[in-house]
Amino acid sequence: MASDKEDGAPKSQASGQHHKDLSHKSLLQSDALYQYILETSVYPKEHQCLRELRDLTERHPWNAIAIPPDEGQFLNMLVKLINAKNTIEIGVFTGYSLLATALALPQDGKILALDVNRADYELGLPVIEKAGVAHKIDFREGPALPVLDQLLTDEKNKGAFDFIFVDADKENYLNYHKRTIELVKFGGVIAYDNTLWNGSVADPPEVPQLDYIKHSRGFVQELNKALALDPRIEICQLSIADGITLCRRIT
Ligand SMILES: C[S@@+](CC[C@H](N)C(=O)[O-])C[C@H]1O[C@@H](n2cnc3c(N)ncnc32)[C@H](O)[C@@H]1O
Repeated sequence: MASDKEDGAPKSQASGQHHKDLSHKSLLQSDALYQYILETSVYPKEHQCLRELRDLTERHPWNAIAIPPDEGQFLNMLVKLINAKNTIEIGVFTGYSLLATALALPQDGKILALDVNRADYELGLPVIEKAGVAHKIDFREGPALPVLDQLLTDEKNKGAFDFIFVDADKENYLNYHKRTIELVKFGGVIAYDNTLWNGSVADPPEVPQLDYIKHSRGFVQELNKALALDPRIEICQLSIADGITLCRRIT
């Protein structure tokens, strides 16, 4: 590590460069440090079926949109720490975050899993079945917003959920928040994924961005501002993976 330092700061920071050349999603300062975390603390504890699902997802052309395994480990721990039982996931893809959550729930725990694409969910489903947790999952194919609206027409669903994980279309994050805040119980947690959006949220406008990053950057920035001003929640911005914002409902 000493050779990477200059006046106490990594060379690339000292020269004002950004860290966009790393091969992983994390905002950590080096690939080596991220590998260290994975190899020391994540892979040895990763459930065999999560590992299998990760390997299977690797072959998907969009594999990079799945949450990374350190985030899966975090979600699994969080769900256990808050004793979540009734949950929602918005944005399933092949199911890595879904399986990490399902494994953490009690036998009678539930996940309402929403995604526009059933085919990707069905790719991972055999592994979820093998893990013995498919009975906890109620998958609904289609846009998530109408499903959330439908839930809200029934008073018994208001405040009925312990945990909601949002990892879908960034354009709708604020629309999701309008609904999730009513669905989560007092003291319950909503987790928004990708709230640092490849680090781009802090970039000045003139910094060139990949098209998909540019497309959603403003929506993520708006979400971050809105969450910070929302008196109904306490928040915690975590800088693991691509950034996760935890919101704990207080009123
Ligand atoms: C980042 S991926 C989810 C990754 C997943 N959490 C994992 O761990 O692998 C985003 C998912 O959101 C889904 N999606 C996009 N727009 C959506 C919408 N309006 N409603 C529901 N799902 C949507 C996409 O089909 C995609 O599978």
